[in-house]
Amino acid sequence: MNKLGVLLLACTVGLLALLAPLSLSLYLAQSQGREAVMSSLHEVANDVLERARLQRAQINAAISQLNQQPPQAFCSSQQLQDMHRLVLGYRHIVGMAGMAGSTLLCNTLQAQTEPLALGAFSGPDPSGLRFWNKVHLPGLPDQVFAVVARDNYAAIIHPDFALDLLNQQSSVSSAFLQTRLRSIIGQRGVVKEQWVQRYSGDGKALEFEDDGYFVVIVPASNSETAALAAQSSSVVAERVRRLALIIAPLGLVLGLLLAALVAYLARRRLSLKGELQAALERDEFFIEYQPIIDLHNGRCVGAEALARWRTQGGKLISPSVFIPMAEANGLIQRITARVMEIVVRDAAELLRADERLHIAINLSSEDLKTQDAEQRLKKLSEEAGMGPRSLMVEITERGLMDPDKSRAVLLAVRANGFQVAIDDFGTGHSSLSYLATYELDYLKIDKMFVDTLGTDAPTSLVTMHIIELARSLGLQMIAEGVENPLQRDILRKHGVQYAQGWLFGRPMSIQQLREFIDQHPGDGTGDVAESQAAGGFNAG
Ligand SMILES: Nc1nc2c(ncn2[C@@H]2O[C@@H]3COP(=O)(O)O[C@H]4[C@@H](O)[C@H](n5cnc6c(=O)[nH]c(N)nc65)O[C@@H]4COP(=O)(O)O[C@H]3[C@H]2O)c(=O)[nH]1
Repeated sequence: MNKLGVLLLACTVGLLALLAPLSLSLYLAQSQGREAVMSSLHEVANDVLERARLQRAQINAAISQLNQQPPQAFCSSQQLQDMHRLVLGYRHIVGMAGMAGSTLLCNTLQAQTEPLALGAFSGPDPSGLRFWNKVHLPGLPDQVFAVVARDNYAAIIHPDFALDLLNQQSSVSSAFLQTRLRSIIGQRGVVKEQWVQRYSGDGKALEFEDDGYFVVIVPASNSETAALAAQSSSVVAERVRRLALIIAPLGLVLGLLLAALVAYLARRRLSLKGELQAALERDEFFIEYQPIIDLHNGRCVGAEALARWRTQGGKLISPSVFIPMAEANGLIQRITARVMEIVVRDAAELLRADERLHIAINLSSEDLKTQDAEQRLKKLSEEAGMGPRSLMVEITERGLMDPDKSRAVLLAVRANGFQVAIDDFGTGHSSLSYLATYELDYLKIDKMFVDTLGTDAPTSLVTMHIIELARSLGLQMIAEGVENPLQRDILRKHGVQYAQGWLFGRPMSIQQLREFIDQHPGDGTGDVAESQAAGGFNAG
């Protein structure tokens, strides 16, 4: 990705990081606010129903008591006195009355001189109660009552009793409804007719938003009544606003932090690429060579060239870091070219002197997309007067991702007489079938598999399969990362020809390699003196 691309990406990610937490938290605040309001409205409606249920239970009990009293003159002063005493025992009843159908004949709240026709009633409910709302008793003009009758008696109650909830917030309206008639029996606060009309009477609770209010209607289970509770949605809006005031700065800080992180990473990425470019220009790369040993006679047959980068400040950067970076930034071909030049400069004399020696150079996937690397290798080796067998190329499975191009390049490499090894085999996704379609000379057994030798790890069997596979394809084998004599012995026993690893020698300078080669001419016994090569990148 180029500089502009990285900057644009950083800005976009930064902006997203800024907006995402903010909008998400606002959305959550909104939906949680709505849920919280609806649930508190359900609570209010259920409280109303509970109070109404209690009140009806008291009315039924009071009327039953009157029915059970010994016969006496109806509406006599004795009976009114008895009724009065009864009222004192029921907190939710303000008075009792004697009835004849829909006519109130006497009551305990006043000395009634004439019968009072109450008119049409609602009910009866399942317990036989009939209801009259908004009843005015003569002599008590300022008060409105509800009358609830059964048989020849009635209780006089405050219609709003069920609505007088303890701890009710003033912003919550409530109403007690007659569902069949869709009428309001009593109400507190704003209750709109249209809300009552929306209730279908199907016995299910209903919640909705209307005209700037959240509304909940909950029916009573055993009567034709329901409770309604409502609250202005501005309360939720206020809650969301307050939450937003807390969350917005947090989202802003989080977003800025994320944006700063993105900017930092982008800058680093840009600067690492720049540094890599400058390193090529300043010639900060050098090579270390890791000896490769013939397992049957201990002779050093050559080495693998491993690139090293020492920065201007003297810091050594691992190829595991800068090779992928170079691959990602289109610089790997320049690095490969540089490695080839250094190898030829370092080792031409050595290789010319002993044609049995070879140096292996790693190619990356980009190097297999064009003929450049192959041409350069040919030109450099010819100019240096080296035989082609002095150089070998190592390719990884990843390098073969574009099979048509890589196959053509590798054919050309081999046609020039260079040898080809497949590296890191078994660590990718390739299979036996694809391996057979390439012309190869060596298979390098990855350290990952060598590590399992002599252990109980199930993958040690895989190592044996890889050895079998190489043998069946007629490939020679080089085991990587051999660290102990047991691994060496097992490999040798299974016919692996070559090995490299810390057991024999760590990556070293060309001078050290020359000495190493002199010290390992091969004595025919196959026993290799374990070496602790001084220095080297991996020497620690
Ligand atoms: N623990 C342990 N490690 C051992 C042992 N023997 C060898 N090694 C390390 O294993 C790596 C072997 O190289 P590789 O598989 O080609 O893996 C190489 C290769 O894929 C890549 N690389 C190095 N130089 C070049 C280059 O010039 N071009 C390209 N394209 N890739 C390179 O970087 C990778 C890492 O290289 P290094 O860090 O030098 O690490 C090297 C080597 O130092 C051992 O006994 N024990």
